[in-house]
Amino acid sequence: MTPAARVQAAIDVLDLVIEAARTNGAPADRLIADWFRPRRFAGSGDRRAVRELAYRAIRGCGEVPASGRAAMLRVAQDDAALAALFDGSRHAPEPITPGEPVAAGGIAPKWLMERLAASGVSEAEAAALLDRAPLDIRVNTLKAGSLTLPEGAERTVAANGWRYPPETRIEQTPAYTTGAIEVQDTGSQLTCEAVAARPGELVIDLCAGAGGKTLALAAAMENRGTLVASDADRARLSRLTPRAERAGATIVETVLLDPGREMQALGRFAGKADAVLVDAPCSGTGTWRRNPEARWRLTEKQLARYAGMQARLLDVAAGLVRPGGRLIFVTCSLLDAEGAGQAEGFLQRHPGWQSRPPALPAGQVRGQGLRLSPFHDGTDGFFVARFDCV
Ligand SMILES: C[S@@+](CC[C@H](N)C(=O)[O-])C[C@H]1O[C@@H](n2cnc3c(N)ncnc32)[C@H](O)[C@@H]1O
Repeated sequence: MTPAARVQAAIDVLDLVIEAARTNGAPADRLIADWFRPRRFAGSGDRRAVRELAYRAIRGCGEVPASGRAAMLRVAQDDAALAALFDGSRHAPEPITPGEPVAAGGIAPKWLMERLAASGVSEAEAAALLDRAPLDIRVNTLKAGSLTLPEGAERTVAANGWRYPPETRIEQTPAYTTGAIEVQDTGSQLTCEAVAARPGELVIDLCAGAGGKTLALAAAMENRGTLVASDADRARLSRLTPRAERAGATIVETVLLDPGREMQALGRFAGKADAVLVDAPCSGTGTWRRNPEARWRLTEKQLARYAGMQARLLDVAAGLVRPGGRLIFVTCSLLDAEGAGQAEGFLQRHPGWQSRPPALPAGQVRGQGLRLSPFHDGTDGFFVARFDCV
């Protein structure tokens, strides 16, 4: 593809991303992959270039742009070489006409910027949510025997964490294919460390999804004890089993939950767990580095729904913890409604519990918990709190 054709391709892709943001359709990553599937003529360089252009435009527009072209014109405003590619030649975008609509720049929709500011997130901190994420890995201590790490890694503050540049292709390396390393953001690794899971314990990962955190907990437990991984999404949970096999995690028991009736499947663990991790469904404001178009999709109503779910799941989790045990609450959000506010609410509803903010090598105190952010910590954004059942 010519450079100009790549720009038009990015515009076409952006139109799909914008439409999906309005109709709750597929995420940008999937749309881009689907767009290229029938276009065999496009090589890997084309794909990379189109993807980068599309993401540059997505990152640059705080509000949902009117069209892919308007979003790309926003990028072209500050990039003369890009603007010159709007030349109307074959497969290229039409020339720019004077007064043509250009999408507004910005970090996030106005209402979200207000909610972030009210949550103590400065504009610079909000802007860093749109940085490009590095590639973090966790060495899987269950499998790391004679591990040779692929070159280019730097240590992170996580106990078994290393960092590579974003473009590193780790998936083809023997370290990855043998399960000796897992791709996991440093912030995510730290939230697992906050659980302080120990060998021999009964630990429940209530919202385990496909097991990103479950595998780290299994390693911390040295494959001794019981690790229950539950979730209400059958498809996600089904991906956990092969991942656990690859990682050599043998203590994981998966439990599919019926939303609203979680205790039906988990009743046998009531009041028995040493630790319960609630990695709750949330708005994902802390993961915009990976899917920046998510900020175009979120509504105040959805945010309120997530907050309601989080409070309910915290209450479910409280019923699973034994006296003396601990509950760890995590969201990948910087909004207080899904962080400090939830922690306050929990302590008010459960007077017998004590807050004990986790001692982590990163993060800033926020209310009764800790907040990790790309700006301060170079991680995805997270809120993590720990409550002890006294
Ligand atoms: C933030 S994601 C979990 C990510 C996962 N822990 C990881 O590290 O990869 C939140 C999860 O909560 C799950 N969920 C939603 N409602 C639930 C419920 N009522 N009970 C348990 N899990 C639920 C979602 O299916 C989703 O997988």
